[in-house]
Amino acid sequence: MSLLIVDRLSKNYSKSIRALDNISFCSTEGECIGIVGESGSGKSTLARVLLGLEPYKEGNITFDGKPIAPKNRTLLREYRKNVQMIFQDTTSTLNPKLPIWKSLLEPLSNFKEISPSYLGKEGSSEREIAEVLLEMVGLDKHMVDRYPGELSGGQKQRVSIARAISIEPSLLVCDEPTASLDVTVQVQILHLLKELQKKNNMTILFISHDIRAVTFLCEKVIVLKNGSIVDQFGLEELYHRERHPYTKALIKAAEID
Ligand SMILES: Nc1ncnc2c1ncn2[C@@H]1O[C@H](COP(=O)(O)OP(=O)(O)OP(=O)(O)O)[C@@H](O)[C@H]1O
Repeated sequence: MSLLIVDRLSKNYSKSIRALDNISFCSTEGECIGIVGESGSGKSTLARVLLGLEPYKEGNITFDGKPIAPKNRTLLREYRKNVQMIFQDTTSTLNPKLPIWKSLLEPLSNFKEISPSYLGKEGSSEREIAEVLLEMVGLDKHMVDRYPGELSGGQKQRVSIARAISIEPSLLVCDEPTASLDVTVQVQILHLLKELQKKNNMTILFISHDIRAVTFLCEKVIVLKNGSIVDQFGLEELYHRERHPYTKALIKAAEID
């Protein structure tokens, strides 16, 4: 059964700016979908709409059979228990004044009713929970007392990932999570996401301008151009002749052909 269904979604910022135009796709549980496109193609708008951060007037989005309705606070809160996000810019997502352990625990303190499976039956202290989370993303547990400014870009992104998976979401939306990292660190983060996705059976929506990253991680690829889907295919069809010329150009530019 489909977990996320996006049906004829369109969004205008003004009469002349149509950021999304008639977008339709769906994803099943545990699937990793890549959304690739150049700057201005509508990727971040799509991410924000899917997270319920921005309203939309045209089309429908349902998650697990229920509509994503930004104005309905009850529905939105229920949805947010199942969806988490990771962004490119960790400096704006991790509060520089908070030690890492406090940032890590934000989602769990918002949703106290969630009891994650990675914790034992006996009560753990907040610090112990943070340590477990750090270890889940390959960081030393002693980092709990550090501040974001004392971590590298890759370490900060790992902390963001740990925080996102803390409530064991069924959907993780990643908006350019590797864009500001060195190439070797990018690869490590992609490997980490792949490992966590398999382990937790999460659906990942991976948004990137980098078709290499998308094809490494995702089994389904959606190509966005000027707010429209111009191509949509399974990874095994990447080199098929019927690929859209724009997809072919992205592949050529990335030199993965
Ligand atoms: N808040 C906004 N108000 C008005 N126009 C916007 C707003 N946000 C985005 N846009 C416009 O919508 C279109 C899609 O932008 P969006 O940021 O979604 O693209 P993107 O693919 O994520 O680009 P980038 O990779 O550069 O962030 C662009 O034409 C952009 O200028």
